[in-house]
Amino acid sequence: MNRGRGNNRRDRGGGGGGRQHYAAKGRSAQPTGPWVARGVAGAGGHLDDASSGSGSSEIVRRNTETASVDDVRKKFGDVLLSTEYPSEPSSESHGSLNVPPKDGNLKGVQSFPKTEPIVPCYNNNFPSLPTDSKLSESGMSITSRDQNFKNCSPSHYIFTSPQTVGCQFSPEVQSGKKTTSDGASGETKFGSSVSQHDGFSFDICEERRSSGVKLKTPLHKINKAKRKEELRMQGGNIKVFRPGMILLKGHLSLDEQVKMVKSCRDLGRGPGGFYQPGFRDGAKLHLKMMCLGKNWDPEKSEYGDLRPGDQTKPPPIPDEFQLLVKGAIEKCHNHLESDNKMLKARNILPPMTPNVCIINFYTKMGKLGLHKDKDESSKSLLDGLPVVSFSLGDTAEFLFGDEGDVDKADKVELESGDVLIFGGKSRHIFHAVSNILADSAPRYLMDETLLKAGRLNLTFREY
Ligand SMILES: O=C(O)CCC(=O)C(=O)O
Ligand SMILES: [Fe+2]
Repeated sequence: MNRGRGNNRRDRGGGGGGRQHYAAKGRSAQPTGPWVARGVAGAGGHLDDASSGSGSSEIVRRNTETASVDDVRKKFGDVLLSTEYPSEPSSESHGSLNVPPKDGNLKGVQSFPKTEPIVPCYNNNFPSLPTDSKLSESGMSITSRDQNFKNCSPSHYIFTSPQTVGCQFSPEVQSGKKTTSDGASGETKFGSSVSQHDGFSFDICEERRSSGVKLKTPLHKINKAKRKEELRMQGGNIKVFRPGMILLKGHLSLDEQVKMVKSCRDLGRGPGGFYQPGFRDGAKLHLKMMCLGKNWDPEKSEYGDLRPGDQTKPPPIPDEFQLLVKGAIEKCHNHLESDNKMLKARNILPPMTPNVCIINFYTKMGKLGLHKDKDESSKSLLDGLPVVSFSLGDTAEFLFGDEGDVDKADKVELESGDVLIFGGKSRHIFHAVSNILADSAPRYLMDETLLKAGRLNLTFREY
């Protein structure tokens, strides 16, 4: 863990491409509210340890007076509201993400924490959401990658060790036998000469419930969670931060969150599933990542059809995810139209059909340095096609601004179920995850999914 590295700058893609990351210059922990606080520092540049089918009728039922306290407790218990979060940022910060590369070699050390034996293929079904997606096939089609990659430059946030190129597996994994156990420290490394076989990815959920004593959720927390859900059902809170940057607060119901986590878990344990990238300088990234639709290669800051380390093809984006993205964008458009009839909502926030999704899993020590998302096609970037970001699990402190300086960034808390969209004029904002607030995930979500402590983030884009 690197602390207080200050001004190191990580360039995830200097020049035309890449996500550029900038280190924190310090820290001023003054969260002033759940949404935005001005001038927050401490976006440590490292990553560490890391539909519309609403399910709402069930919630209506659960919200009625006749619902038993236990029912309500199960669903809404211990959903912490933003005011209840521990607001002190972690003492860990400014770390390895910002370590500049020591040499020009892009070397891949990507490792898998060892997991329990798992299902050897990904499940792309999203069982409980509507499956009648009307989304066109073309939305899933992938543009040829060549013409736009010329703008991409070498990488930024995932730097790896000089000793290896690509990915490396343990002998057991290479031999196809297994690599399991010790989720905490155990890891499996990629090697360029081997390919990933089914079933050895990181599991974002616990295999089984812990046998510890479960504390009852206090009533005031249940009530707050209920109020939050009621607000969501009335249309939720919509916050426009700047043209094209919109936060749909509490957009996803708890049931939708559960389904999304379960889908990510299934996808993440299969081929192309979660893995742990590394730094070029040998430091380890404590973030688990996987892609859908197309692979984003953090070493080269470019998209491709296969993951270079193990030649796996990312699973397709499930229809149900597509519907969720569509629904979120539509909600923004409706809001913008009602807000300002004179301006065309679609000009402010261009519509987008994702063919790429990057899924990050952060543990409570996770961070993501200040960067811009710049690896999508020139057309996509030029048109300002939005990034649609879903947050699940623990709350994140998210920084954003016009400059690569965390001291000048604004901060917003992204809670489980929030959807943040930045497109149009806001497509090129700097952004970062400066902190993960431990134990802030809804209890119901954790109980239903056994999600490991931490935060799951899905960013959808159209390449
Ligand atoms: O985790 C987040 O909220 C942001 C993720 C992000 O910026 C990225 O993956 O490029
Ligand atoms: Fe990003």
